[in-house]
Amino acid sequence: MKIKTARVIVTCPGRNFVTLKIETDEGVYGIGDATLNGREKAVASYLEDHVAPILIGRDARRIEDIWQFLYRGAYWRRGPVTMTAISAVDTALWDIKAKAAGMPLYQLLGGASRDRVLVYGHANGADIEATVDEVGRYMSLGYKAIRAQSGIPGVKGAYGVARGKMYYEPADAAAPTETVWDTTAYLNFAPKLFERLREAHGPVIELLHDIHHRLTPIEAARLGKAFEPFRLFWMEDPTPAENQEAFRLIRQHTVTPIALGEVFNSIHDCRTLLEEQLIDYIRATVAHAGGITQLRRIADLAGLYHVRTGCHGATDLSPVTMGAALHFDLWVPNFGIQEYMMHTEETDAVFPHAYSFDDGYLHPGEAPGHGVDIDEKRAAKHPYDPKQLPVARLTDGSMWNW
Ligand SMILES: O=C(O)[C@@H](O)[C@@H](O)[C@H](O)[C@H](O)CO
Ligand SMILES: [Mg+2]
Repeated sequence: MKIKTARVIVTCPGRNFVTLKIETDEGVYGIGDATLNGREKAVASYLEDHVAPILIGRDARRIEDIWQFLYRGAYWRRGPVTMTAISAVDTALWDIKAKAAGMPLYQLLGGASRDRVLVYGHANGADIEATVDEVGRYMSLGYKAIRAQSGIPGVKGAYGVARGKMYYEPADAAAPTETVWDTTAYLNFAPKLFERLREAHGPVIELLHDIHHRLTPIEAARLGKAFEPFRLFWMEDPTPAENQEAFRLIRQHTVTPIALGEVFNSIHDCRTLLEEQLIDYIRATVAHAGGITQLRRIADLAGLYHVRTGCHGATDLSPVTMGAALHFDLWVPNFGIQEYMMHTEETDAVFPHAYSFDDGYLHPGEAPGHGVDIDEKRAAKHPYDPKQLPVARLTDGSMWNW
């Protein structure tokens, strides 16, 4: 089964997505997500200019060999652009292999380890009471786990709060929107949000929170401690993770579980974190962490250290990633939770998919492959629209981590 064509499709049904479609000489095709929010064209070029020409004629069944060929063969290993491109190829090839076998991808991975996939939704509000109401609304929709983010008094453009729309879409302008970050205001505020959420919604609902890399390790340790009475499912990305050892300090001070890794693209990004049991959930996902091939290695390493998966699933990952991730989630033995932000109707129309939501859980469906397709005619109606992620500055004007 030889690769005949490898084409990149860039479309913007409300937000930008980059998709790789690989066709074989036997008529079976597969698709992979190559979206890197705010840097889409870099991956599109990497694939079109450097990867597609060297894929033609290769045996599509040799997924592992093609992964190694692209990883070792680039010489310049790792990095988000390279690894997103490799992820797209890998996802498309797994799609092809499962379609050729006439099986849903999870069967090929080893079969279902559970009946359905627990997901968490995103509730956010301009202030505490609006966030309390939003969490209540998600509960009434059946969600068992909910991420809560709130506007902070005196902080302009706090992370995770939608501007009047249902979906939080941070990449909102061709030049980055400048937001202001006030650590003191946040640290004083965040425990109050969770105290009020527990008071309003009781002890059972799982509550999650994303700090989005904003704190220093010692600040994160203090916040984790302050959160303890409110039993969070996790606090996410408390501090940037280039320095994996920094998490030792956070770990010494708090039992609030830690989730990390949506920006990771390599197993090496999380080796110390896993081996020293410095985190509880690993958020690497199919689109940015080397596809199914590397993600299952990361999950296996994590499993040795009681770390469970919590794949990234924001709307800047296309339905193709969501579909592939759900097959992975249904199989992976040390599954924890899956992030789920609904895509818009326009996006769902461009990417018809077999997965479905019911009562707080998702299921990938039984269609052969990963169960997600692309409607190229519809995709062509939505041209690329340049958008970048915001940046953050401290109150004195210094650049900070968005
Ligand atoms: O946990 C999350 O979903 C976020 O951290 C993401 O929405 C992140 O901000 C985006 O993926 C950035 O593109
Ligand atoms: Mg996050």
